Amino acid sequence: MGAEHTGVSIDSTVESSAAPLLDKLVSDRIAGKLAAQDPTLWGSEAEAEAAIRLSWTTLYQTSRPLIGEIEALRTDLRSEGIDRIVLAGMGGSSLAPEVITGTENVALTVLDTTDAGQVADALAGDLDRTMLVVSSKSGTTVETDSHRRIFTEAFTEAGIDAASRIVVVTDPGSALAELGENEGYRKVFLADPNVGGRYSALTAFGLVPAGLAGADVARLLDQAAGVADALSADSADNPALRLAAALGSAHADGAEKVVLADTGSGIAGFGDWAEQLIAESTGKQGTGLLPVVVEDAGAPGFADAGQDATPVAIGELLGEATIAVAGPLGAQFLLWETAVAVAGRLLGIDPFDQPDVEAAKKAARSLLDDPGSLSETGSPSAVFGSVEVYGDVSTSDGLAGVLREFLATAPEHGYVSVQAYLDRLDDASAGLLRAELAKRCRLQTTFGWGPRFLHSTGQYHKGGHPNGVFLQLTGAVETDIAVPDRPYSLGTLQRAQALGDGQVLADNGRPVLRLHLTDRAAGLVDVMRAVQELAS
Ligand SMILES: O=P(O)(O)OC[C@H]1O[C@](O)(CO)[C@@H](O)[C@@H]1O
Repeated sequence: MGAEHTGVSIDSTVESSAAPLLDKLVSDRIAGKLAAQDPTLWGSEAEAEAAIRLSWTTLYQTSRPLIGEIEALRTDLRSEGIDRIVLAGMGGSSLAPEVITGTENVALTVLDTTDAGQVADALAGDLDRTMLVVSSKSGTTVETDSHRRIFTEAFTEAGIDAASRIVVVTDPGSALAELGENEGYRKVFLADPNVGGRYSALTAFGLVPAGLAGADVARLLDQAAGVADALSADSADNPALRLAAALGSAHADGAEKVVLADTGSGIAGFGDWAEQLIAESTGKQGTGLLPVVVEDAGAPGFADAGQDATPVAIGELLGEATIAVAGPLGAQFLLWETAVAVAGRLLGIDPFDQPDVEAAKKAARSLLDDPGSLSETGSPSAVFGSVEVYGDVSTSDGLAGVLREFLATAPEHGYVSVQAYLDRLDDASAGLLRAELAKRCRLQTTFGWGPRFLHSTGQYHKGGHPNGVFLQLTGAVETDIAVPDRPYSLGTLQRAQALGDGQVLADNGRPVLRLHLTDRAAGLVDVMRAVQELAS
């Protein structure tokens, strides 16, 4: 049962079924090899990528020199009255700092959206006190580049020297690194290029924005250091091996969904970070682990998890949870990274690539190149109040009938993915749809904000087990924002991303239904009512 490891503990009720896999991981000395950064662990096809992706195992040491740099900059900024940090970054370039600052209750405005309303709200904050952190490993991510352009313009219009208000985090040699130097941005932090985005929590990507916002990032490294020996031990007590073996054996038995609920971990929003790590690392070649982040241990999907799902508690082993992982955030980062890398070996995939993410980006780009294709949406198949329906409709039973028909396309033990290309603050009520829908359709149901999820679960949707159905929500844009020196606005980009991903999903044979809210607030009420009409 439970075993304590310098601050982390794993409790499990499925030890016996995971035992054969755990024994094999121990006898194959996988933990020691991973700690030695052996790139051969995932087979010959993955070796070249793995050879440049394993530096995360020692970040608790190698990131130490960053701490002083971050603290010095934070002190300077505070002395200049700059204490509001806005972070522009997608996926691995913002999920960790959001969890770190949320856990410490430190304010950080995260921009991982193309919603014009949400960006307008961030722009409406006090620019005099604002520093924008532009984080992008590749330096080319369109959302992040758009935010940089929009904020540069806003600073300039407010009479503020924009270059002095931008800090960059990127990989050495990226176009953003060069731009940062050429434009004279306040500081350019170069991250370790041998760490992929979703493993970068303890690199400059996680530490710089969180530290500038005021989080104690040295403590995170201490927490990770505290668990490092336990994670590299070729022992049946190794918590990462135990977690990997439990998830791997559950997957082999048909439970490819991992339902994550917080049960008093003291960490804010850990599931959102773990979601990218699990989905983007494993969801490929028609296999993988689908993370389903739920509200709490009593939520539908967790409390009533079926044979296709493993309910995992972050915190205490409560309710229906079969595994519980407890420990401080820095330790949990390293534990989950290790466990997912090992699970990748058990699943026979390369946990360090994301082969299907590019398809959605490409589809969005070609829609942007042909703006006509975006304005001609065609007529909706049906309209109910403030909701336009785009997709196959043959029922005359109202919006509830449309949803019923759509949900019937899901296979047994499939899943429903709700994808809201909306404002995750002002349209937050959309998030309530997950539990309401899950309760009624009795399928595992995920919820993601677009385009944020495209850099997270988006990989699994296209590359993982092909049993998902996809409900897109898009909304009217009241006041759009032009992206300076680009032929598109945020509204156009958001639309291109929704339609582009929808197209790729459909091309992959996945059922897609899009509900467009012509009035967002009223439309969300209409959709919720229709969901509640579905028999439970
Ligand atoms: O840091 P970047 O290069 O902007 O990428 C952001 C995110 O986009 C992805 O590449 C997926 O699109 C993630 O893996 C990554 O975390």
